[in-house]
Amino acid sequence: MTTSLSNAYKDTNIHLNNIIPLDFGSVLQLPESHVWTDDDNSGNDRRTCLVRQPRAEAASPPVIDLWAPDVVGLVGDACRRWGVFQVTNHEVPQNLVANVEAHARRLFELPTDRKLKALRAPNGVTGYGLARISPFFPKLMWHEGFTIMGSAMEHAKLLWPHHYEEFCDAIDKYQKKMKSLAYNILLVMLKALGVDEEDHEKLSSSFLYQSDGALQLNSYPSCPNPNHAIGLAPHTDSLLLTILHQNDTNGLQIMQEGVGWVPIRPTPGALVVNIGDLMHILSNATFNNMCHRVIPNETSHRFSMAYFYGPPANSVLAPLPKLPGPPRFRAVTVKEYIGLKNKHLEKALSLIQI
Ligand SMILES: C=C1C[C@]23C[C@@]1(O)CC[C@H]2[C@@]12CCC[C@@](C)(C(=O)O1)[C@H]2[C@@H]3C(=O)O
Ligand SMILES: O=C(O)CCC(=O)C(=O)O
Ligand SMILES: [Fe+2]
Repeated sequence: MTTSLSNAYKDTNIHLNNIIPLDFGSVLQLPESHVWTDDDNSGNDRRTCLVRQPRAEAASPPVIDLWAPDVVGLVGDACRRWGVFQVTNHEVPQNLVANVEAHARRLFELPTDRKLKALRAPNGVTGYGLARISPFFPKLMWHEGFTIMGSAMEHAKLLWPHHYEEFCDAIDKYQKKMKSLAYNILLVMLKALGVDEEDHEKLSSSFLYQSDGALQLNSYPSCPNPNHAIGLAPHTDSLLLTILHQNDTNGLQIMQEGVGWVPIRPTPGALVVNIGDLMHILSNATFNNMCHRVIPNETSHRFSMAYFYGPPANSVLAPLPKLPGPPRFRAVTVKEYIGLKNKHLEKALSLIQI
């Protein structure tokens, strides 16, 4: 019997309800609560939040056509070298993506008191609020988010008592498309790790194929002093993989060891795919769970939609037995790992290292 992924996040009460996102529309000056200095980098020793000059001249992660004949090799190389790539030919209709983005805009444009009605419950997953990583940082982020795991109905009714259905329909359609795309990308990644079709049956980790997801709508309004603000602080995503749509406003950057912050520029029609901690574990640290952040800008409003894909909460994860070399991590359940991440953020992985 599997326990749904939402269960992994349920008992991880992260006390975010006493801090609520700012009413961004009404601020002309960056409030002290949102002014970051270089000291506000607690818990993130290998990266500096406030370093601003992205390495525009540096090489960029590849854009991969999912129908390319050598897709397995291309995806494998990108996962090892970068931990992130963009995909085209993904078969997610552009009008669906645009429709969900339009709904996200409508949601974040609502008056603050309306959004607060749909606040995420302290031990829940769905709802409006701050990023879950917020408690690890002394300053607040120039960001508001809305997370959906399963149905959005209950929360959407609080936002639009009479017109919630279009939002829910669009979200359901998008989640279905994302789930099937994530499954296909997972198969390609597993192939790149040497797991072939015959292995699927025997694979003790067949729970991988029962993975599910959560959708996070992100809003980063234009910011009066972007040099001292952070949209989303540096972090790695926890699950297997994330599929992200970004509007045409820059801001997403990845940390490349020895290089610095590298921008992931919006590519029309492409979706960004990145490796999360659980895939890093499964691949015995050969796939890079890259650290990323978002920086705001003075003139335009960034929106993104991130779909996080991971196995049921009670699944046991360990490096795939087929991989060469000794295992670098001990076995861990998804729920245990999320618990560690919620307590220790980036140090979670080192706690399960062998
Ligand atoms: C399924 C999820 C992944 C996520 C927590 C969440 O419940 C929904 C939000 C996700 C997010 C987005 C910002 C970074 C992150 C680490 C966080 O705090 O919330 C991720 C979470 C994650 O990857 O565990
Ligand atoms: O907005 C973005 O580009 C990044 C979002 C993100 O990293 C996340 O939601 O985990
Ligand atoms: Fe992320």
